[in-house]
Amino acid sequence: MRPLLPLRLRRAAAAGLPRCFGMARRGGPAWRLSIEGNIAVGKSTFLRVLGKTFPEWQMATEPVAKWQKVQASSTREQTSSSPNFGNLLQMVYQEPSRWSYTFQTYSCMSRLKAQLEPLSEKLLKTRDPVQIFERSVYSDRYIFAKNLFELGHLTEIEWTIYQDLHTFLLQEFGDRTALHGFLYLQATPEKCLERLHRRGRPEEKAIQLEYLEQLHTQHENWLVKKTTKVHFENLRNAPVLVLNVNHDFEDDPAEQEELMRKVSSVDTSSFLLFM
Ligand SMILES: Nc1ncnc2c1ncn2[C@@H]1O[C@H](COP(=O)(O)OP(=O)(O)O)[C@@H](O)[C@H]1O
Ligand SMILES: Nc1nc2c(ncn2[C@H]2C[C@H](O)[C@@H](COP(=O)(O)O)O2)c(=O)[nH]1
Repeated sequence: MRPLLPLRLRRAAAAGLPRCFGMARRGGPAWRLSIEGNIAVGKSTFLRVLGKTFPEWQMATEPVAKWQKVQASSTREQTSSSPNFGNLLQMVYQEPSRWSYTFQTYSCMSRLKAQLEPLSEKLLKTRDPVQIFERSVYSDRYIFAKNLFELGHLTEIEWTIYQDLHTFLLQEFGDRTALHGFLYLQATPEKCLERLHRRGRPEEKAIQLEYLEQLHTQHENWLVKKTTKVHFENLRNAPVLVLNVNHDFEDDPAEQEELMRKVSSVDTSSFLLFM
C-alpha cells in the first residue's frame, strides 16, 4: 500500500505546489535528483550544460579523482604530501575479483557522503532549490555491485555483506539520503564505447563493448523495465525521466536547449508521492 503523504507535504500539495522546476516554490527542502547512465554516456557533459542553464542548482559530481588517488580522510587538510594508497579505479579494472568488494565499499561510502552534504549557502537562498547528483547510492548497488556479483567478481559472501551494509546505512540515514527522481541518460553501448575512447581515461583502456552492454541492461532493467528487485519503498515508484543522448549534443545548442526544456518541464508534483 502506498504510504500516506507526510502532513507537511499534504499541506504543501493543498497549498498548490508548482508543477515544474523553474516555477517558484516557497521554502521547503530541495528537490534531489540523480543523473544515471552508462560509462561515458555523457553525464559530466550533461551536468555542465545543466550547470550553465540552472546556475543556482547545486551539483555533486562523481568523485572519480578520489578513486584514482585514495588518501586517508582523517586529516582535514590534504596536501600533496598526504600518503597516496593507490589508484583503486585502475586496480578494480586490472584485478576485478580482488578489488571489487573494496571498490564498492568505497564508492558507496563516497556517494553516501555526497548525498548527505548539507545545502550550500547559495542554494539555501534559492527559491526553488534543486540538488543534482552524478550517480547515487542506488546505482552503486543496482547497477555496479549487482553486475559485478553476476559476473562472479563479488563472491556470495561479499555481495551479502555489501547488501547488508547498504540496507543498514540507508535505513539509518532515512530521508536524508532519499531522492525524488532520476534523470536517465540513455544511449547505445556502441555510442558509449565511442565516447569512452574519445575521452581516453587510461584506466578504462581495456573496457570491451560487452561490459557496456551488461551495464546498459542493468540500467534498462532498473530504470525502464523495472524488473530489478529494489529494497527501498521510496525507490520502487520513483519517477524517471529518460533522455536519449545518442545525438552528439556537445556542440549543438539547439539539442542542448531541447534537453534542458525536458528537464525543466519535469512534473515535480509527482515527486510528492514518493518521499
Ligand atoms: N552528447 C555528446 N555529444 C558529443 N560528445 C559527447 C557527448 N556527451 C559526452 N561526450 C563526450 O564523450 C566523452 C565522455 O563524456 P562524459 O561526460 O565524461 O561521460 P560520463 O560522465 O557519462 O562518463 C567526453 O569526451 C565528452 O566530451
Ligand atoms: N566497479 C565500479 N566502477 C564504477 C562504479 N561507479 C563508477 N565506476 C567506474 C566506471 C568508470 O570507469 C568510472 C567513472 O564513471 P563515469 O561513468 O562517470 O565515467 O568509474 C562502481 O560503483 N563500481
